[in-house]
Amino acid sequence: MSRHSRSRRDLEQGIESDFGRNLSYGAYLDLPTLLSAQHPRATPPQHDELLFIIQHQTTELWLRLVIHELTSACTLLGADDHRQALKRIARVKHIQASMTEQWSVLATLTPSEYARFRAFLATGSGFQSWQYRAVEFMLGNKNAGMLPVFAHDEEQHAELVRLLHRPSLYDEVLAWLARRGHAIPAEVLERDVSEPYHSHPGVVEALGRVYADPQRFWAEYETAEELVDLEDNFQVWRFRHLKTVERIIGSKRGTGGSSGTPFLRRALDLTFFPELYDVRSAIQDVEPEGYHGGDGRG
Ligand code: HEM
Ligand SMILES: N[C@@H](CC(=O)c1ccccc1NC=O)C(=O)O
Repeated sequence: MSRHSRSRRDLEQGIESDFGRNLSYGAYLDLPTLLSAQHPRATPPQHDELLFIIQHQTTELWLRLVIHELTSACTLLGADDHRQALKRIARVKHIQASMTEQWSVLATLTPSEYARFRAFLATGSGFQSWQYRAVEFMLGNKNAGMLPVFAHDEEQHAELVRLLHRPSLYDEVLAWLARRGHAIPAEVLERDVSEPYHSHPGVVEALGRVYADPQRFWAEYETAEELVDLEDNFQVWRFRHLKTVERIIGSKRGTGGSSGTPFLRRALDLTFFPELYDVRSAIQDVEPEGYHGGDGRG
């Protein structure tokens, strides 16, 4: 018989166990705080409320990291370090994938189970997620109308006002393109960044030149496509939220006071980076060699 048992792993000599003085796992991560922050409210207690709380808390933790990475991406772009900025964006894309995948856990909550504790949420709603709104602002979906929801918390409100008036990731990319010699119109570069961004034909033209010659403008082309990935991922998250909400509350109104799914559906029409989509329609299809016109019907 082998000396090594397959039923029990022997511990090694060096394994630390004196955490009276040494830093432990739980102390480093402040797990006592993290794991004492779940406070179900339903009476009598409902088994599924813990799932609901943890789904939101994990999302908020990931949003915290997204804000950290996007803040850094903006600073790096401002310093013309697009390579490092793209590293940040690559990480955000993986976080988004994880956040989107996580909807399947909440989708195990049936309408009957949710109905047993929904009333205890009162007027609470994800609409009041400060970090979610911060990410939307950082990506460029500026909307001062979102601020009153945060008026009860001076610090959060002030931070959102600050982000509203700061250039978004897209503003930083457009300024970076201009510094690299691309013809970004001055009125775009000097715009009031607290206002919603609208597509500008001059930016579509500038991007058209990038997309017409990716080899020549590889850095610009790659950066642009990374932004499209970010927006695509964001929309998939919104879509999965909408579909999860549909299967759990149907066409009920939201606890935040909105119409519910019609309100959420309208967010799917939004775009952070309008010209990156407009440019796609402007790209000429390449004709096959030896092609002499015709309507394609032979
Ligand atoms: C049972 C699960 C859920 C239901 C039924 C639900 C329902 C809704 C509804 C109806 C709204 C519209 C605002 C309102 O009137 O309340 C909303 C907004 C929102 N929810 Fe949820 N939600 C659920 C889970 C989540 C989770 C897990 C998150 C993650 C943090 C989340 C984040 C948000 C955000 C960020 C908004 C604002 C969206 C926007 O402004 O477009 N929701 N939710
Ligand atoms: N708006 C949801 C309630 C809800 O989902 C919620 C309530 C409190 C804290 C976070 C929530 N999540 C997302 O909106 C509803 O209408 O059922």
